[in-house]
Amino acid sequence: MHSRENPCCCSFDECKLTTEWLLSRTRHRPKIAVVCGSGLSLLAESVSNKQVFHYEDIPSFPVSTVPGHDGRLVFGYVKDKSCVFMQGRFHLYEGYSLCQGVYCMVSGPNFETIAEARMLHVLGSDSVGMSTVPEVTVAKHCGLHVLGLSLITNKVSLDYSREEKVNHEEVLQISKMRAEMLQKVLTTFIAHSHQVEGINSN
Ligand SMILES: O=P(O)(O)O[C@@H]1C[C@H](O)[C@@H](CO)O1
Ligand SMILES: Nc1nc2[nH]cnc2c(=O)[nH]1
Repeated sequence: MHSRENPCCCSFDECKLTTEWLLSRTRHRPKIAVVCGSGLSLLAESVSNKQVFHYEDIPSFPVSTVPGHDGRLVFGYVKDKSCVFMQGRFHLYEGYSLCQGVYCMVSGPNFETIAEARMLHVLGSDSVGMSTVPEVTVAKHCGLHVLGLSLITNKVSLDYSREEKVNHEEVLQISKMRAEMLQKVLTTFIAHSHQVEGINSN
């Protein structure tokens, strides 16, 4: 279970566990999800065929720590539409980090200097690479749906006194170590791609 003390969440295995736990306990298969803000739990109160799970009972699910966030997942129907409501959400100030971030691309082929890395950091970048952005830009331009998977292979030093030099050998070594895990992620995604609206898996 996640808490303020243990805020890290959302590894692939944890999400899988949470999903399987929920899927095995509810017949609802909502296409619409609503996240209720502070004091807005009422939004979920009038649903029919209601099924409620408390966040603390759901394996690997974060818990709400803010007043006005009830910490309940509510499945039910609004009109004839199956929906799920989160009565309570999570904020960065609670210590929760999102497993997503800003990917920034530089043209390379050199790695960033510490000064460049600091600049990217100040601009809001969480990760940096030398690819993906051009492909995604063109793919979006062509109207394609895009999923970008970036393997983070190394730390980028922001500190002149602790310069950890990156090199392509290290990048390749880590990629090799993680390739199998990535393959599983990709295979699972492709196997379920028909569930993603707009993706034709045939
Ligand atoms: O093709 P990717 O983005 O995996 O290649 C990275 C970026 C540089 O070409 C190189 C740095 O080690 O690997
Ligand atoms: N720009 C950039 N690309 C990378 N690709 C793999 N590691 C790195 C890195 O540290 N910086």
